Amino acid sequence: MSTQILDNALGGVGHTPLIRLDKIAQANGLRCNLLGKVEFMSAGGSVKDRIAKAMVEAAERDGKLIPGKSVVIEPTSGNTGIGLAMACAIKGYSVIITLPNKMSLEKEALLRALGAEVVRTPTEASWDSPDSHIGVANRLQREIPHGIILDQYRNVNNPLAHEFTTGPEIIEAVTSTPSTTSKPSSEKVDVIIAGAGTGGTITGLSRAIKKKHNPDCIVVAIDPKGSILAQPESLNGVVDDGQYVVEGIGYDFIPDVLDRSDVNTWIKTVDDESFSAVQQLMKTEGLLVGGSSGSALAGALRWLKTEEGQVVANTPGKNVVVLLADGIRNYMSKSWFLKIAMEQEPSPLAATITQLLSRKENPKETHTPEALATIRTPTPASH
Ligand SMILES: Cc1ncc(COP(=O)(O)O)c(C=O)c1O
Repeated sequence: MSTQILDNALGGVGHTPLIRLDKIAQANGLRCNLLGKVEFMSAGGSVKDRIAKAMVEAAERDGKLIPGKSVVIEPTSGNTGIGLAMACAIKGYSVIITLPNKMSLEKEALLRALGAEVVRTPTEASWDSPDSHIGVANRLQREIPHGIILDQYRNVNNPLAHEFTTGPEIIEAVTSTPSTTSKPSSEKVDVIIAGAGTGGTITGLSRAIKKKHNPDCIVVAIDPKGSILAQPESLNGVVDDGQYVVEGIGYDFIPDVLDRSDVNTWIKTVDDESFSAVQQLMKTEGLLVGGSSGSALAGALRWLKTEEGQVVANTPGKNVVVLLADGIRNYMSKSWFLKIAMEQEPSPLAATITQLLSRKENPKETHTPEALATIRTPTPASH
């Protein structure tokens, strides 16, 4: 986060904090440092702001965008669209976002508020169908004059944005925080864990860390059950209907920007564990994260409990970084969030409140002018 005057909101993209998840680590009996890279603090609210900015700026450098004329068209699960719509609002390009039906109303509303057109597409359409979000974007691009697809699935600036911003920020935070007796640190990124959608984040992070910082870093990618990104293939199992509620991670094809040779281990996650991890992040760490952040944490905790995780990562001083990709404000109307928020176990405090408020109030006691005066005029402190 900058303390200087920024030219526009794009200056607020990235530069997100790395925050200790000590309470979650303690509750799970971990001895390593569990750290969250909190991406909802980026200007557009997610990790995908970074690639949107990078792809637009690269296209401008290549002379591919003309202000007032170009129409940026992009198939996305929403967050790349929000980043693009933000950049294009600032720079003066029109935007059309094709968005599968399952993605939240909040994302559509934000896109529209930023001035984008939104076209919903059937979630169940396979990626290569003309009706999928990718198929519809291609059809629109062929017909619309000055239409351009920046294409996060193939654009090298997607992984590059993470190799040159997200990764270095994590390395900087870990190496500039010294080891102390109470908080020992290897001063290295020992493990990085992130969900995979296009795969740009995990690929770029892996390259930044392994090439320039710690070649022995273990890279763990998270893939929801129902998606086919994980390796070995046997992990993906038989895909029944392939549906999962969590947004932004998992696909039915392997995007070009996902380099699976950069990943050491894949963990498959299911919706329920993702959403209870979101609840844990909110209630114990005060972090207002979205569903895929829950998947990343749930996968991280599961991997840390494996034999490999115990041996290579769960020792004092090891730094295990979990990427928390977006925030809960994208999902406030989703039933899984309303369940977390509104259907909590009744707390002792709730019982006290009910008991207090059910007592018959004596209006004389509380509303006489004398009683009000004693409330408004505090007696001077005796010490
Ligand atoms: C909420 C969320 N989490 C995770 C991801 C995955 O990021 P990547 O596409 O870089 O793999 C995305 C991508 O859109 C996302 O929106």
